Amino acid sequence: MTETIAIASDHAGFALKGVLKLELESLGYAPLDLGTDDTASVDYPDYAEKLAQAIKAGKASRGILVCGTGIGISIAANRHREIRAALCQDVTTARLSREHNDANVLVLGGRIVGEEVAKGCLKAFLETPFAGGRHEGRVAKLAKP
Ligand SMILES: O=C(CO)[C@H](O)[C@H](O)[C@H](O)COP(=O)(O)O
Repeated sequence: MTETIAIASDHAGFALKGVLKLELESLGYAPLDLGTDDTASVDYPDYAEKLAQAIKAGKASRGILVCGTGIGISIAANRHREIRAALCQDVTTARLSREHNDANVLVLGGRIVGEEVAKGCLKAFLETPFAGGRHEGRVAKLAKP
């Protein structure tokens, strides 16, 4: 079955969101685009919220968020206990966000990373399994109230 991946951005991440949406399709995933839909200025917490709610409701298994730096939108997403959003700037951190942290949201800065690095991060995030083992208990602690 095709895995649905939610994707959202603010205005500063809009262009990279478009690139990543196409890349998701070419890798065989079904993107669920939650906006924004153009470069008009919007507030990144609103899009982090939409994506978190989609994942919590089971509409998507994982998610991708983009703002200018990736910082604001990852802070907002991580306010939800169910979300483990990882701000990544290279393929290594994207891979380790899955192996060690079981990240369920990849965050990228549209004004920080180039398209090819972003595509590499996306592929690593999608294809790397959680390593489990010593990381299990640590990740479980993240979900504690
Ligand atoms: O939250 C951010 C910074 O931590 C994001 O990069 C935003 O996209 C950015 O603040 C938007 O800035 P703008 O000047 O309003 O375009």
